Amino acid sequence: MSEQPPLVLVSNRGPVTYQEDGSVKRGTGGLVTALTGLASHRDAIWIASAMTEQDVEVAREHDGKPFEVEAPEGGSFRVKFIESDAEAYDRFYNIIANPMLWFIQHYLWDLSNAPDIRRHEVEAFDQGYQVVNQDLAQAVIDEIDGQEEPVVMVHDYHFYTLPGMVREARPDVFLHHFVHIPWTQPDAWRVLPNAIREQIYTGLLANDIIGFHTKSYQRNFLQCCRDLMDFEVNFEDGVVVHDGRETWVRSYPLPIDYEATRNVARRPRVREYEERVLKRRREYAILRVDRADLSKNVLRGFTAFDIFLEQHPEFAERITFTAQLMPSRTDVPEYAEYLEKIEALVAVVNHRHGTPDWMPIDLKLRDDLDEAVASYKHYDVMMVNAMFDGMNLVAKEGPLVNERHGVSILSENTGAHEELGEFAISVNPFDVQELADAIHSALVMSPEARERRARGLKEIVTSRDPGDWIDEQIADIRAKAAGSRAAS
Ligand SMILES: O=P(O)(O)OC[C@H]1O[C@H](O[C@H]2O[C@H](CO)[C@@H](O)[C@H](O)[C@H]2O)[C@H](O)[C@@H](O)[C@@H]1O
Repeated sequence: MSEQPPLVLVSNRGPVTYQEDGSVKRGTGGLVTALTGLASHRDAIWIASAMTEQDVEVAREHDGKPFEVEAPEGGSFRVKFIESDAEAYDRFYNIIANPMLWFIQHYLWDLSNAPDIRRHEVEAFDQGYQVVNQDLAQAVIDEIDGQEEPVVMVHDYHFYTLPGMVREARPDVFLHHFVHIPWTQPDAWRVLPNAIREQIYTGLLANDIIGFHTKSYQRNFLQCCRDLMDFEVNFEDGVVVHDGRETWVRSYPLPIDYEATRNVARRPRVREYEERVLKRRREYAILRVDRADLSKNVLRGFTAFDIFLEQHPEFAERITFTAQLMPSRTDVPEYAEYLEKIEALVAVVNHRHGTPDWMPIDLKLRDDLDEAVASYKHYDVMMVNAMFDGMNLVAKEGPLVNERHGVSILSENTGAHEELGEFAISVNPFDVQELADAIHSALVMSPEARERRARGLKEIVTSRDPGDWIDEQIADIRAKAAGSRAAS
């Protein structure tokens, strides 16, 4: 294997997306943040779905070939946008990936009220999920054509069956798959028809290595392979044997690109936002920044704030809870309804506690990184109360740039908790009284304790960067590839 293997990255969302007015915007969500760091540390080509009509136009302009693009926030990428049939893509994204797989992997599937799995879903898997996986698999196969010992890194739940398709065409490829979301325990997967389950697990086990953010997701995956699929599993070494091949199952917690985030914090536009934040500021500021996703548990966060205001009237008019939420996956009915519920609850809480000069919750429904970073700098309390969350990068970005020794309230069910829990106030995200108490504890914490915790969080966040993350994975790729060569 050469010193710097040419990296082929595959993810559904690319680093940029094109807007109606022709402008380029950074792709939303933690995965893009993660891969942006990765792509800037290694020579890489990023294969992604053309997600908007404008992306499709750009893909056609380039005839499905790679092109260079400058991201507005800096950094340039070699991107290959892949256009899939619109109906197939809709089934892939809006029926299978979100909500089906996303819901299973965040324990959001409501068994008492779950949709029956009927031909509609099975067809969506065969004629949607599989079609898009095949389209991107073909793009990978074309890209690595003629390359010796190519390395392909596939990302996330959108592409569980792609590895099997690439492996069939190129048995010599090294396939590494990183799953950015939780891996749930075996019973959560039992809602899927056996045929779909089998295609997902056998597709994934065409990989050489599968990576997760935490040891507990890694363990859950191994358990699923044994209990659901009856595959041979070595828990101690983290190895699954299937079809005569070994797949290593590992954990690599994702760090943030802390230098890049600090640079964002210095931008003039962030400073402009900061002036507004400071002008509007009351004595205390609570902040949350999330995609408007059911897994983020936004409603319970506001309910807890409601309880807190009820139980601590001394904070009335002295505090604002700013929630910056990016609308997400709005073609999935559950997400559209969720946004409505959020707005309705904010109206109730503001009506119940607000006064003519004070609006307790300031809800901002928009995707603006600069505005979020400006708010990061000045919070006293940051709330990350996700029900379940793969990692949650906000939990790392906030403490990095915060200038007030702000306190983090952190759900014990986020991947970030495995690293940051010691210096945060840990909460059970379902217990709204505990969350209300956590808000109070954070606000009355001594300056010394705030400083100690803030320093601890910053140290952990700056101890590794995406370069280290990718190096850890490349080291395993090399070790496994060397082992396979020696065995053959
Ligand atoms: O592409 P979308 O459908 O708009 O969704 C955005 C992304 O959401 C998820 O992000 C995850 O990745 C983060 C980085 O590893 C992690 O911190 C977070 O906990 C995950 O939820 C999803 O995994 C991505 O594929 C989406 O692009």
